[in-house]
Order: sequence, then structure tokens, then C-alpha cells
Amino acid sequence: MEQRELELVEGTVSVVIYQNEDNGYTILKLDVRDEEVTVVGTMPGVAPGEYLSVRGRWTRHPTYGVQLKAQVVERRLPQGLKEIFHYLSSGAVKGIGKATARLVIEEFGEEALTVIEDDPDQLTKIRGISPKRARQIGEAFRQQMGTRRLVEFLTEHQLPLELAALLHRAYGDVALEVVRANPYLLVNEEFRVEFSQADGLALALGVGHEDPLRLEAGLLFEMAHNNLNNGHTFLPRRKLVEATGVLLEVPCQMLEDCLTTLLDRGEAELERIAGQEAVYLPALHDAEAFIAQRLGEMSASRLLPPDGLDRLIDRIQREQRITYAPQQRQAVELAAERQVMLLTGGPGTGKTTCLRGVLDLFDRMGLETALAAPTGRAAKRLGELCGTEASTIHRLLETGFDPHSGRLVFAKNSYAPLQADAVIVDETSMVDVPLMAALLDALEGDCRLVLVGDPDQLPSVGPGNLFADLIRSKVVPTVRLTEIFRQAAQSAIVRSAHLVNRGELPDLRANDSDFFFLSRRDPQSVLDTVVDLCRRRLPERMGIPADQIQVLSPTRRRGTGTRALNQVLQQALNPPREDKGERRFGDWVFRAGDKVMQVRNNYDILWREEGGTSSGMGMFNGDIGVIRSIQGEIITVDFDGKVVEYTPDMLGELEPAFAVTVHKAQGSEYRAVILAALEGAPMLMTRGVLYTAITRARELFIIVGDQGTVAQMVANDRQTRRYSGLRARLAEGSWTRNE
Ligand SMILES: Nc1ncnc2c1ncn2[C@@H]1O[C@H](COP(=O)(O)OP(=O)(O)OP(=O)(O)O)[C@@H](O)[C@H]1O
Repeated sequence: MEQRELELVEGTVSVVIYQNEDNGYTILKLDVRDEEVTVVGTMPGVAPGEYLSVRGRWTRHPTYGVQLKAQVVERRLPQGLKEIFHYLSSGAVKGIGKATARLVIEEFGEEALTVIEDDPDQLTKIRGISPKRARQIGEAFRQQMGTRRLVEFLTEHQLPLELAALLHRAYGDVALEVVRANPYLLVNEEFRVEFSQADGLALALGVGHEDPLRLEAGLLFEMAHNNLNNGHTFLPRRKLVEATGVLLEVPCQMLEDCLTTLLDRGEAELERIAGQEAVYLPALHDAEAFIAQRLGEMSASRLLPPDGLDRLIDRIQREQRITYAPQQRQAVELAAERQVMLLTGGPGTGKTTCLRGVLDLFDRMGLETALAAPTGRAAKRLGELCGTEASTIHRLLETGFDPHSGRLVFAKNSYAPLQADAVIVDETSMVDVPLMAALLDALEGDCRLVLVGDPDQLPSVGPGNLFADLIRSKVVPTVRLTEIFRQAAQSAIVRSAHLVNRGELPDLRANDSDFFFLSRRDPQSVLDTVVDLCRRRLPERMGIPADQIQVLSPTRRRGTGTRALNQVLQQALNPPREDKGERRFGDWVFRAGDKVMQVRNNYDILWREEGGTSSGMGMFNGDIGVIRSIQGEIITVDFDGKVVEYTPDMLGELEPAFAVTVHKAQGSEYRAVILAALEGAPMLMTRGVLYTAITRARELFIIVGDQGTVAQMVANDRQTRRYSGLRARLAEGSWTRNE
């Protein structure tokens, strides 16, 4: 409709002034009758000699003058001798220069492009073109045509043009045919197109409403979506079929038949588990079954404790200058004689102290021990507390990314196991089923494993309810620490966390030394107070600088969600200034000096050490950094000394982090935490969210909001149910059947 208001300009490309290969942004000159017009816009792969129909708007650039900003571009290949010659002699086809272009036109005339694409051997008729070079020219042209058709296809169906490069990388020259044959593959992890969009494309390409291709894609999507977004490892058969029925608007019986086909083909697994007819994606089924089997076996094995274990533990206590509480001593003893154990407890119950004792014991037993945690920040803290190196589980397993499958690959696995006699994992509540399966796969047969964590923290983002399932199965040897140590008990943060966990409201009037409640009833006064705390009160009165304060909210949206908080905090803490670069992305303007967060695991990102020569790959969900500079299209971010350059196509992975959701703060600790607690969807206003927020604070925790909201959160112990078969597999001893 809008297109009618746009100007239409048609002509031949005379010269391409600039072209960005990543996003296709192009500046070119177009011959329009006797005039030359400058056109700018997204036109990937456009070359001189091509004929373009451009619809767009005229703009005036301060330096370059009048330009047409292209919005819709239709391209057709050069026609007629003049256009074809122009095109070939421009260097658009690799292997053909000006002189060769002339000879090709003399020999084949208007058929030149058809010959090059379909029958390049004929090019050998031209003096100087060997059969090898002829084939290379044909190949280069076909490749260009392939990309070009792909781009046209994506444009026509309003799909992001960045997909062209990804699809070409995955399927080479036949990418377009592959997508046409099955548009649903665009939903896969490596392409990330919305299901509704892929479905719309499929229907537009003539796939029937009830075509098995569509039904199968719907079922597989429903499973993958629930694994990723809702943390389920399986779906009950009926739920899966009904939900897919709603998604696709087709009758359930039809989907039942289709599910049978998927099961027959091994693309889904069906098993009766935990009283359910559970349908799994095969990878998750195998991961869950493997964890149950491996941990089941490890739990059954008993090891000979070292001679004089008691004396050893006494010596460790003396060196640590503490006396273990009975539960702690029991934990260290258990670690000596069992191959796997769980160590759990709330804040201040001495988990870390105990973990250090176990590490020391393993050391004295001559065991090489690896320390690991699920996030970079948790690993850093663990390393500092233990005075030794700790890494993320991903790094321990030397995780890489396979661009062809879009999946993770672990260089450490059963064929190349970890060179460790023992592995200790902290913050295990954040570990999901696929990662635990990968870790277990990389352990030597007799390697010990100690899993430490707090089961009342929010569960992992990824599928499974791993840590809580392991504890509740009662199969894995477990020590639960319950005593809060005096030192920790002096902290109102620790006391309040335990109260909340028991469903009791902490005393909000006490305004103790490190736990404060500021009553605010409307969103604007919450925002004002949070800003004032960060900008003035905490830095001036408590000596805590703004960059050591983390603002949290249970929700993204609404008046006190992270979106609104980020707007006001950016304005207050990092206002615009002439020398600060800026770049808009969606509804956010990134500015040099902004605090930002990487919001996806990306194993492909290259970082280099600030001021140093070392570099490495990979940034992880939850990593927080500061924008150092914005120059042109490049945003440079410093993540604690690791410097990363973000190009425009990567900006979807970067979010402002003056305020983040409680879910995103999992596994991180901050000197001071401010929680905005006023409003949010009931599924977000839970006890687990409040508990996790409180336990993120080391020195100071402040709630800004409404007492009634806090009370509701304490009372709301609803845990979103996750379908998972791990507990049942362990408890039923189903792993023994495989022995
Ligand atoms: N046996 C003990 N005797 C005296 N103090 C202890 C003992 N064990 C732990 N503590 C002290 O209790 C406090 C909390 O211990 P620790 O940090 O190990 O707990 P945690 O469970 O890891 O807590 P968090 O989850 O909050 O990190 C620390 O100050 C520690 O020194």
C-alpha cells in the first residue's frame, strides 16, 4: 500500500561504490536514461551491468547530495550486448576481465551468460581459456547466481537477508532448492526463523495445510520449543498432540498418525516414564537416560577411603583454622569413599568451606582435581575462593560450535576424556541435562564427581530439573547442610533468604545493616528511587560505586521492568555527550559507556585480551561488559579485559544491562543488588525469584517496591512444572536394566 507512494527509478548499474558483504548494504550509481542517480540500500551481490527497478524515497545527504534510499529492489540480469558486456567487463564474474569479456561477447553474443552458466566447456573455444579455467568461470558464475537467487527469494518472502550467507554455508549451491523443498528447516537452531514465518513461507510455496511435511515440522517444533523455552525434557503424548493441533489448526488424529511415523523413523522417542507416555526428541532422551545410567552406577560404587582419613581431615581443619560442623565433616568423609556425591544447602551453610576441604583432601590423596561452574562469573568466584584455577564447564570440555549443524561439539568426550581424577562442580542448579550428559561422557571410568549447589535457586535455563531431580531421587549420596554459621547469620541478607525459602516474610521494617526495604507504590517513584540510589545515595553514603550495583527486576515489561529501568538508568548514569558514539538497534540506542550483557551462548565470537596478545573464542549468556567505543558500524565491548567487536549482525545478542532480569542474574554475585518489586506476571512473581535475587547480593540488598507484592512473592511457591524423567529413571533403578 505504502509502495505506491514511493518513487520508481529504473536503470543499469554503472558502478558499485561500496558494498558490505555481511549485510548487503550497498551504494551504487544507476544509469537512468542520460542521468546518473545514486542509490543506497540493502542490495547484496548487485554488480555493474545489472538492470534494477528501485522503489524508494529521495533524501539529501549533507556530503553526497541527493540519493534514492531503496526500499524495494527488483533485479534482472543484463540483457542485450551492451549490458552484458558492461556486466562481464566489470569484474563481477571471477576469472573474466575486460579483454576476455570482449572475446566472450564476440564468440557467443547475447547467449554469453547462458553459455557460462550451463555449458562453460564451450568457453575453451576462446584462445587462452583452458578447460580448467572454463570450469572455474562456470563455477564462479553459478555460485554468484545461486547467492543472487537466494537473496531474491529471501527478499520476496520478507526473510532476513543475513540468512543468505548462513544457508550458503550450510547447503552450498543447492541452498535454494533445499529451502524450497523444506522451508521448515529455517526453524533450526542455526537459522532461528520463527515457526510462524517458516510456516507462512511453506504455505505460500504450496505446501498443503495437512501435508505430512507440515505436520511433522509442527510436532518437532512443539517439542524443541518446549525443551528450550519451558525446560521440559519430554512432553506427554496427549499434550504434544493437542498443542500442535492448536498451532497448526489441524485435527489431533491426523497428528497421532504423523507422530507414529516420526517414532518409526527414530526422529522422536516414546517411553512410559514417571506415569506418563513421554515423547522425547532423541538427543534429550539419550542424554537423560545416559545421566541416569552413569550416575546410578557411580552412586552404587564404593571406594576405599585413604588410610588415616580422620587424621587427614583433622589436619585440613587445622590448616583452614576451623572446626567442621558434624554435617560438614560427614560431607568430606563421604567424598573420600564415594565416587559421586551431592552437597547442598542454602546461603551461609558452609558449602564453599566444605568444598575447599574436599579439594584439599583430594589433593592429599594425590588426585588431580578440576574445578568448574556453569557460568564464567561463578567460575571466577570459585577460583578466587579456592585459590586455584576454576573454569566454566564448557571450557573444561573444550566446547566448540559446528557451523554446519548449529550444534555444540565437545572436544573432551569418551574418546578423549578429561585428564582428571576428580571433578568438583559448583552452582550445579544451573546445569541442564545436555551439559551434564556431556560432562559425564568426558569422565574416565573411575573419575570422582562432587556436585555442589543450592536446589532452591531457580532451575537451569536449559532443559531438565537436573539438580533437584538428583536430590529427590535419593539415589545419589547426598549431604544437606542446614546449619547457618554465626558469621553468616549476622547478615540479614542470609537470614532473610532462609526466611523467604521457608515461606516467611522477612522483617521489612527492620532496615538492618545490609537488607533494606523502600516502600514505593507507583512505577514512576520506583524508577526515581532506583536512579537516586545508583547515582547518589549508594556511591556517596555507602561508598559503593554505580558499577558495583546491579539492578534487578523479575520482569522485562511493565512500568518497573528491565526495559523501563534501563531507559532511566542509561539517561542518569550514561547520558549522551558529543564525543560518545551511539548506534540504534531496535528500540534501544547503544552508547559508549553503556553496561551491556551478552544474552546468548556464542562459541564463534572472537575476543582478544585488552592490551595483550592473547585471544580466544566464545562469549556466554550472562557475560556483562562495558561499551568502550562505537565507531561506524562496530561496537567494541570490554568484558572484564576480554575485548569483543560486535558487527551489526551480532547486535541481537547484546542487551543493555544497567538492569537485568533475576533469571539472567542467576549464577552471578554482586556487591550490591537493588530489586524493583512492584509488578509482573504471576508466573514471574514467585518465591524462587525473590530468593534468587536476595542471594545474588554480597554486601547490600535493597527492595524498592510494594510490601504487598513482596508478601505475594513469598507466598507464591509455584514452581513451573518441568516434565523430566530423570528422577523416575534413577529412583526406579531403570539404569540397572542396561547392565
Ligand atoms: N565449620 C565452620 N566454623 C565456623 N565458621 C564456618 C564454618 N563453616 C563455614 N563457616 C563460615 O560461615 C560462612 C559461610 O560459609 P560458606 O561461604 O562456606 O557458605 P556457603 O554455603 O558457600 O555460602 P554461600 O552460598 O552464601 O556462598 C563463612 O564466613 C565461613 O567462614
